[in-house]
Amino acid sequence: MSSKIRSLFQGFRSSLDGERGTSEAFPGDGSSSPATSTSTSTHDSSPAAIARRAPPTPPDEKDNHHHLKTLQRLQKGIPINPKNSSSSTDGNNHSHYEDYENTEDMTDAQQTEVNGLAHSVSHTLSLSNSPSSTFHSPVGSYSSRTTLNRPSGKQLKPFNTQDIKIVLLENVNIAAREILESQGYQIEFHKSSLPEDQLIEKIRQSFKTNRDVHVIGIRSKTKLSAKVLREAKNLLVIGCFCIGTNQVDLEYAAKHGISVFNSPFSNSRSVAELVISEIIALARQLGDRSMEMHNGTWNKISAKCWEIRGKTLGKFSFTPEIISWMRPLTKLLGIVGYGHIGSQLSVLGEAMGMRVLYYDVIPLMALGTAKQVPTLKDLLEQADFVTLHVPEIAETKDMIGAEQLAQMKRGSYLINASRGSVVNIPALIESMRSGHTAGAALDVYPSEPAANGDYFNDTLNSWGNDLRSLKNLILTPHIGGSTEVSEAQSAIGIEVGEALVRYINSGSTIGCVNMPEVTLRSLTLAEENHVRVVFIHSNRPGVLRQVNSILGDHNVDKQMSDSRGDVAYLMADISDVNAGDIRSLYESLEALSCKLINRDTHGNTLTFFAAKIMTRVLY
Ligand SMILES: NC(=O)C1=CN([C@@H]2O[C@H](COP(=O)(O)OP(=O)(O)OC[C@H]3O[C@@H](n4cnc5c(N)ncnc54)[C@H](O)[C@@H]3O)[C@@H](O)[C@H]2O)C=CC1
Ligand SMILES: O=C(O)CCC(=O)C(=O)O
Repeated sequence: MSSKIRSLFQGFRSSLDGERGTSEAFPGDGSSSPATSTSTSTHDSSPAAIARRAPPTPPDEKDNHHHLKTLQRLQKGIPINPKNSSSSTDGNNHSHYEDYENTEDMTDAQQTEVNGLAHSVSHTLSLSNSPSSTFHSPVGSYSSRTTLNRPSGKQLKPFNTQDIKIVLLENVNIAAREILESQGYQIEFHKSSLPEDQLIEKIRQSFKTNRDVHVIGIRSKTKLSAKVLREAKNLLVIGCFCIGTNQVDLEYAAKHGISVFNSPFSNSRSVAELVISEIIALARQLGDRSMEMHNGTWNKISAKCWEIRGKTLGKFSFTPEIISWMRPLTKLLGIVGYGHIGSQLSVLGEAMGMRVLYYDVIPLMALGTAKQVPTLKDLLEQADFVTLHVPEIAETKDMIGAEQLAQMKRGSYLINASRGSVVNIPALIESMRSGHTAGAALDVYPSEPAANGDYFNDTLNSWGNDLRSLKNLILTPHIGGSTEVSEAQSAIGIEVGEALVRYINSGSTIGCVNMPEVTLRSLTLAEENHVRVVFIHSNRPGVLRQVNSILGDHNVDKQMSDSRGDVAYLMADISDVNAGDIRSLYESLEALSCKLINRDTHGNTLTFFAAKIMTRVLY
């Protein structure tokens, strides 16, 4: 971002501050850092500046993003080319706005324009045509953005965190970065993923402070294990800019008050389309023919090449009896996991004349004339193409191994664009070598490189070279969800970016994958001496009574609490809170981590610790 534009941002923000008035910042809880600067931010994070800083924008104020764009446009003539104007000042190996996946030809300014368009279009869309509960659109999704878009809420700021500091890995789309930057958050951007040890080191050194990272944004490759999360002592929230969340230790995160958000269906269509293309490519051995031509060989053959709709009916009209006799000859698509991606695929497959069967662990309404089968074996025995769209969980590990491959029809095809752990690759290699499996397409692998380069060999996975030698095997580098501007990646950037802002600024966990979903309507500007308390705690008897005895010194205007397993999440808006009360409120709630004594129904004394997991007071 050019310095001119940046000063425009700051001018805009201080004009908002002027409207709201400013107040003294409270010192943090020890988790906050001294003034820092990052390669990507010139924000002054001194306590005084923080008191004056950009008011965080709640969901209903998110159009700041657009205001900023408008301001930028008002300044036409100012070159908008962050690529030229940003520079890395801290010697870290990250870059600001460089080399986006699939955007080699596009400048950030161009992306910004198109993303802005996508953003506004997304407000008008309601995309979930759910046939099942898995389609429930989280509030962070397209359809709900409009419902949260209420005007003029009070802009809250956190008491216990200084400037929000964000580490983004894996080339997260510019749309997300714009949303987060427009809040005044500090962003450290990295193009690739990092292995565990380097990630720990990065967290230790981020923002040149000690573990002062409040938000980590990743895609599918970065493993946020308990070991890594333990290092990120001040982490509030994780954004998975993808569908899968298997790369995060969700349970550890929840138990430590770290919320995790993802984008449940922004790239589903992209995956479904890739799979459709692979079905045809496998049926026609396109990969091999293309490879041969690249090597100078003309090899015009039709043996074992098929139309995917099966037998051609030609120009003749047939009686229904004959059509029903021919129906079994139609190619059968077997979908394992009939969620967002699987069901999209069902519609596309049928539109191309395939019959569709699906297997899922829950009964789900069939789209079109697709049919659910009761067991995986039923599906494997009938399908010509088996395609996998299940999450990575313990039950799906090696879901397709030697036994399942043997159950598949001879001459059938396997497609995996879910997670690498779902297919036992050595078994697939055997099945393909024996000719039982006629072809396969793999987009995902048990171990994937952290960055682009010459990494697909035996170093990461022992069978890399074996795979490369197989015929009619399409290998792609986890690109199922990788489509460009205004499609998957920017939609994901907007969706997860907005969910993070909503969580940081207003505490709403709607769309969160590891916490109960809790939200309250915004505080209004008129509610001056109101604060919002977010208290994440152990789901144990007695905790709420303790919390409410603290909140009860004020007027509790509204409150919502819910639990998920061992963790409970409480949000409360309380009034009659003087500026001087905020600190003691915060400290009293924090102190609930101390011994808590309660009595069970038999009058026995119960003692437990660590009721409090995380306290946030937003004011
Ligand atoms: N290759 C790529 O770039 C991408 C890969 N993915 C992967 O695709 C997976 C599926 O994505 P969505 O369709 O959006 O997920 P989803 O959650 O909408 O659907 C998953 C379906 O699998 C079913 N399921 C779970 N366990 C099962 C089992 N043992 N057997 C049969 N069915 C089972 C669920 O009931 C659900 O209906 C994601 O978890 C992710 O890992 C997602 C996006 C991009
Ligand atoms: O491209 C990506 O970032 C990962 C896509 C993916 O696998 C997912 O969304 O789960």
